[in-house]
Amino acid sequence: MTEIFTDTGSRQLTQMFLAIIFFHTSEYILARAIHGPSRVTLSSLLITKHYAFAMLVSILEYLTEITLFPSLKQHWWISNFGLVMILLGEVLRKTAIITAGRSFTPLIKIRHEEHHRLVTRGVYRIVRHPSYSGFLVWSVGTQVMLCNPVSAVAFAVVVWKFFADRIPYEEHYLKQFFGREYVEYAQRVHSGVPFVN
Ligand SMILES: C[S@@+](CC[C@H](N)C(=O)[O-])C[C@H]1O[C@@H](n2cnc3c(N)ncnc32)[C@H](O)[C@@H]1O
Repeated sequence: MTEIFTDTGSRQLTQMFLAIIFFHTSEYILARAIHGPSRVTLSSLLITKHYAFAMLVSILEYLTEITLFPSLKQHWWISNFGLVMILLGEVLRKTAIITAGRSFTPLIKIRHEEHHRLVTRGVYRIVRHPSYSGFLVWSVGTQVMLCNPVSAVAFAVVVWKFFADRIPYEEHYLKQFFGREYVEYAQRVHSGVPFVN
């Protein structure tokens, strides 16, 4: 267990905790700033039971591997690449939230509200679902940074599947709200999630 208290263990675990704390705190602050304090609850922190379980399992993988195979965690170019993924994913997601403003609601809207405008500018000009691309890169990046092979693959598969199911559902309503304008936008711009058109 002493491996955990080496420079490698403390650096990677500290980076992981800072990444998680920064991600959720900034989500919460942004949501309050955009939608107003009364409309934002703690569930806006996006911490679900499944998410907490996955993060916990990934920490257990890390602790097991750093104890049994400490050299696995010393691949610094992999770990630093993961750190870059965390930063890029974070920037992409937060840029998407700020760009979409009030149109960005944590829950998918199934009824059109007056303030809901179709956003196709900024990062939405590059991909249709930048906050999902950002979260995919951020979450897999946390595991690459920890040099966690099992969780890196598991996070990629589970998060990808989650968005691959969610995007058609979300877009069904976006097509109802914005009609031809959304259909043309979807033909022009990729979803931003691999293998999801
Ligand atoms: C959690 S946000 C995610 C937005 C988008 N999928 C993304 O990844 O950036 C979900 C809400 O955003 C709305 N939304 C998604 N794309 C939009 C767009 N291009 N313009 C306006 N609203 C959008 C949906 O109607 C839904 O209620």
